[in-house]
Amino acid sequence: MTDSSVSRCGYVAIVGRPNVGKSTLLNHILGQKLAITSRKPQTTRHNMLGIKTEDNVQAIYVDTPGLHKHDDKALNRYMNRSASSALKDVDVVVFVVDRMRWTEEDQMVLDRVLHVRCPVLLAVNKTDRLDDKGELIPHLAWLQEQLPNAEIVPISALQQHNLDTLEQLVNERLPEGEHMFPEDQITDRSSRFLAAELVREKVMRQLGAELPYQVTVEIEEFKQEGRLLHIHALILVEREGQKKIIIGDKGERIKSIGTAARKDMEALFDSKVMLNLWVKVKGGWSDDERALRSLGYTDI
Ligand SMILES: Nc1nc2c(ncn2[C@@H]2O[C@H](COP(=O)(O)OP(=O)(O)OP(=O)(O)O)[C@@H](O)[C@H]2O)c(=O)[nH]1
Repeated sequence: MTDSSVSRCGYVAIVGRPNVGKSTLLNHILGQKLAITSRKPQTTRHNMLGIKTEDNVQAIYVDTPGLHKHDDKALNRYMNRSASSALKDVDVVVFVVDRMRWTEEDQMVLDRVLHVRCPVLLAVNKTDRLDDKGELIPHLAWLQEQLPNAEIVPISALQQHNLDTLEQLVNERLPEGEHMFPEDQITDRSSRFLAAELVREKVMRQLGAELPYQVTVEIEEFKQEGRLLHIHALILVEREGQKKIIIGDKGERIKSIGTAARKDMEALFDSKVMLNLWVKVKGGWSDDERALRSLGYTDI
């Protein structure tokens, strides 16, 4: 048990290859949808802090883009750098893997995690998908051999299974110290950023199979007027064909993306939202370092 009379505070990196469930895990730990998720790998592009303060413990989680092996494009290089830098200067690492599946990209993450000095927890996720839990046991033993110093915790982020145990283990490993953020702050990101990410999530979820992942979103207006929050968002794509896909037949697709994003925004901002979406072609942005910087991919 964590000694509740001692104040603890520290950074926790959530790392793993794309699509293992890092953002789902963060959202369930925080009890609030903050990080976007989708079935399409590489949904998360930026490091984002999710802050959880409970009693005397403040855990500052860093959700990272999944590390992946192709870094041929500027955007991919940016994502790999963000994920790697999160491993430096944290107090605990939560390495998320997908139950029985072990890939070359997991190996890449493992190679980095083996070099960290802080405690590592290995969260074996999606255990709800196992028909026979017994089949996991030899795999857990194999994982333990790969990371002898890590504590292994089987979880289901989606079904919220064993997350209390994981949190407890994280909290016990945080250093003693004063809290760095006010108790009611849950992220370091602005409301504009979160709004843009919600629109991007809906595009990825509704069109994941049809679109390459070169879609980004800019918020042009974010203004509270009385009880109504006005948000204008611009969806940037690489090609004319992608614009057509997003708009859809008679504008049906963009309408459905807008409805889904608005609902999540209303829950997150606790306000009625008027959302306007526009789609614009801006060729080559995902492989242009200057364009990436202008779109807020800062540490390039
Ligand atoms: N069955 C099951 N699915 C899960 C679980 N956790 C996450 N998922 C699903 O796995 C997919 C990927 O989840 P994300 O949370 O976006 O994964 P991520 O690791 O953040 O992905 P990147 O952004 O690509 O790095 C989504 O469809 C989730 O619903 C789980 O415990 N069980």
